Amino acid sequence: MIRLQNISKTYQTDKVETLALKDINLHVKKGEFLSIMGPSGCGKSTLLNLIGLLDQPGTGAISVDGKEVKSYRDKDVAQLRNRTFGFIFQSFHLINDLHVIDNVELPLLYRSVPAAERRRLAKEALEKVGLGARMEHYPNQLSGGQQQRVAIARAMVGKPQVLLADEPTGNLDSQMGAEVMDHLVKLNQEGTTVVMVTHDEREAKRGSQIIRVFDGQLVA
Ligand SMILES: Nc1ncnc2c1ncn2[C@@H]1O[C@H](COP(=O)(O)OP(=O)(O)OP(=O)(O)O)[C@@H](O)[C@H]1O
Repeated sequence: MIRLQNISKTYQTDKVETLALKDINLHVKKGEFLSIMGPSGCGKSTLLNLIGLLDQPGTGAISVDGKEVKSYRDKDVAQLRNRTFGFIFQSFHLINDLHVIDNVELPLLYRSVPAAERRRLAKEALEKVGLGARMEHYPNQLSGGQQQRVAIARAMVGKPQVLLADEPTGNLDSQMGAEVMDHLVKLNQEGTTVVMVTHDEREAKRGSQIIRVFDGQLVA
């Protein structure tokens, strides 16, 4: 469903040019759980950001469901991104001044979903990750694992086809990390495509396919 063809990406700063990805070809298939591994700085996050249309490649083409992303207007790319992807990050990225339930409702605000419907969907998403009783808490009143489960609920509330996770257990101890992994596996079994960056071989093996990046290139 998402195809990257001959993708390269260079970051240009004042003094240095970094070739972060070189000639990447990758097909993310519907329903799979793809784990991306590789050493620090090899280009994993860059790759995930390109898959999720958060960034544009220098050269090459990205297509979603057979249609090349370059042919969309900026506004339509944003809509395609919001409709297709949910994101979770190592450091949760929750807003600490907002209640848990309001954090989860946020993606629906951008889609102009009416208030009552937003609340219903956010409640349902929180119940699914076992946090129905924590809706009126603030994120910093929860454990790290619970905060990441809130982030999963927020990523899933708009029912995206693909969940992109950048080291989702990187800030968690092993037990909390295992709980978060269980949720990702369950979502995948229910039909969500998952693409996850991880440093942990055991976690990577819970997916259906592992790809390895080295120096900006796919090696396996
Ligand atoms: N915004 C940026 N500007 C300049 N260089 C960047 C930028 N983002 C990433 N890079 C460089 O691109 C290369 C790939 O970075 P990336 O974050 O994709 O690696 P990574 O494999 O995810 O690393 P880590 O495992 O440490 O998070 C690195 O050399 C990094 O320094």
